[in-house]
Amino acid sequence: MNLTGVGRRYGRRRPWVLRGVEAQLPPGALVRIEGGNGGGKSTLLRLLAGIDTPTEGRITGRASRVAYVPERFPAVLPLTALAYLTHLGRVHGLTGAEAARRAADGLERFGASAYARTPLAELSKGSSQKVAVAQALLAEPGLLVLDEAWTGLDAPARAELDRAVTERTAAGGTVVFVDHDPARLAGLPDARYRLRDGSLEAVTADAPAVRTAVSAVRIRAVGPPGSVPPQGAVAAPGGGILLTVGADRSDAVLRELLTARPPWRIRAVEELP
Ligand SMILES: Nc1ncnc2c1ncn2[C@@H]1O[C@H](COP(=O)(O)OP(=O)(O)OP(=O)(O)O)[C@@H](O)[C@H]1O
Repeated sequence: MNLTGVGRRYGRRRPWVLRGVEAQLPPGALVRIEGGNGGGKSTLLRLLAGIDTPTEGRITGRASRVAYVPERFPAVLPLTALAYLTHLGRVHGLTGAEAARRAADGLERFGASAYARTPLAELSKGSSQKVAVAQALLAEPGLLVLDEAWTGLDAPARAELDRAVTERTAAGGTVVFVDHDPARLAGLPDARYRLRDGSLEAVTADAPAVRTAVSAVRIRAVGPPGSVPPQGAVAAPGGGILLTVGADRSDAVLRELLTARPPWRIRAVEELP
């Protein structure tokens, strides 16, 4: 997906929120967008998702299946959570039975089965956010756009969303996200961009030139109770494990830890020369 000279302003006399934005977001990439309050992060995510259009410039190569989770899910339809997700599954071309099965699975995955028969309008913020996330994953999107999507989720649902992100990128999808927590998805290899004065700058700490100098990666992680530490792990001072792996294997090892059920928590990832 490519952004070329993308600009957006909300009215001809209004200031530019974004201007001259250039970016290439390859398949399988995890992309973090940072920036100050009101800097245009949500605006950029809406443009990426295709629910808003640039005032100037263009966005090309967007995946055919796109899913978007806003910070606040506008649950206005007169449907229950299950009926809503089943309906969306059918919109995506699933049979009724398959759509109902995936809808129920999605609710269960995020710990919201108890609310399957609750009308959307009666769901709490956290529960409706679970429905929003479940709907985004229904169609196995090639582009997943998450705007503070973790906000309001409980800890198990947040971990499940981390896992879903890992699965999406592993399947070749692009995931673009904004989150106020700098530790969100820490440890996963990502491309970071920062919005400053309306333009998008790559954050260079992750630039390939730096990465090629890394020969090994030390991972500090804490496993769920009763979990078996990966081979080669040693006890970390203060709890958890330390595991040093070759740089070429680090992505796979991190993915394995994050997608374990229940998942490991990644506390730190240190690149070793
Ligand atoms: N639909 C809209 N109509 C008019 N102005 C808008 C609209 N959406 C956003 N803006 C303005 O564009 C600017 C950027 O807003 P945006 O929500 O994209 O920033 P943000 O970086 O996501 O902010 P925050 O961190 O506070 O969520 C703000 O000045 C905001 O008031």
